[in-house]
Amino acid sequence: MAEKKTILRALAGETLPVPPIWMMRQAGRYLPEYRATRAKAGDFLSLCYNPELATEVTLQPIRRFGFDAAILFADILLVPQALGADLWFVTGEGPRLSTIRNAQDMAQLRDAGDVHDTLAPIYQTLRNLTTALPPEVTLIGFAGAPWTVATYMTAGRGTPDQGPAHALKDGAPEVFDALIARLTEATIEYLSAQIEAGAEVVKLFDSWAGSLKGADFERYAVEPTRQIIAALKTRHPDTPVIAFPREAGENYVGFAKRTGADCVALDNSVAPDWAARHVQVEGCVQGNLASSHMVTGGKALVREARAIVESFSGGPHIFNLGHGITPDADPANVQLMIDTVRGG
Ligand SMILES: Cc1c2[nH]c(c1CCC(=O)O)Cc1[nH]c(c(CCC(=O)O)c1C)Cc1[nH]c(c(CCC(=O)O)c1C)Cc1[nH]c(c(C)c1CCC(=O)O)C2
Repeated sequence: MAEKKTILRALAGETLPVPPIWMMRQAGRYLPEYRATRAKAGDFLSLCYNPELATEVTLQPIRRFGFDAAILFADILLVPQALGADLWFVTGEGPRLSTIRNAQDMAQLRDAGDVHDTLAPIYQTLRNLTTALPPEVTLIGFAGAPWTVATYMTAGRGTPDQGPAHALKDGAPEVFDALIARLTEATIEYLSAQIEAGAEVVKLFDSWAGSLKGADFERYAVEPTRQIIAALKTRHPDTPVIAFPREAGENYVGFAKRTGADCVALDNSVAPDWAARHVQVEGCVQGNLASSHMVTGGKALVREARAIVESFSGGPHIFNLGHGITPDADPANVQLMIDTVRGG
């Protein structure tokens, strides 16, 4: 049998001499070949639901850079759409959705078990990738964590402070809790189906976890993640889970233990040496170079990438950015990051 893939070794707790590397949003607008395929698809959602073209854009950064992992091309907001919400993207602005504000809105949503019809093309993309990817590359599936997806469903768009989600959570907790419960169940369904279609690892994006404090963090970031991971581990005990409670700060400490995650992804607001002492002691970590270095490049990129590798060299580590790469990034800086991590 071929040697186990590097990402899977790190996720199993192995300390590797060179950390495996991939990048959030590695298939994206900073790549000319992505922009060309997206133009062919027409728009972003058509690209997500077209298995042939979604497979193509997932492969593009693997061909160009030889990353150790490929992440499924899709979006966290496909789950609300599969539950019956309207979803569209306004060019240059971002997503728009129909909103959930009360029990009547909740009653319009489909059951969690009914998401698969809408999401079937996503599973087909994963099946395509299981044969299209080079054998050493790990295939990562993903979903949004319930809190983060709920912030978009309550506001109908992205918000700087997640105000509408906090308002519903505090003003009509029974409605908000029902929404979180529905999303938790739907996410279990969705990720199980992704694993059955070929995802070897799954990642939960909780991009707005940082706006939850104290007991709210426990209730809406830790608990849904714990439930999702527990259910996935029952059905698919060998599939590792990466959790990304972005900007959790001090709440990164103990997050893996409390949720059962095999790896915690770190944003770039936490210092690597601090995270090595307080988070990596509990298992694999992923991260955490500021994505701005993909725009600015140069000596600062090299210095910072080396410092991250060095800080995490005593334990299991997957190199990544602290957040998704931005459209204004230069692909040459991505290559410089990879060369620095792999070449010292
Ligand atoms: C909050 C969130 C979303 N989507 C996602 C998150 C969580 C991670 C994060 O915080 O970035 C996650 C996501 N979105 C996308 C992926 C694909 C896999 C990857 O390459 O990482 C993943 C994992 C593709 C995408 N999702 C989106 C794009 C850009 C769409 C385009 O081509 O125009 C891509 C490649 C669009 C998107 N999708 C979303 C927003 C707010 C936007 C608009 C912002 C923007 O335009 O960059 C919702």
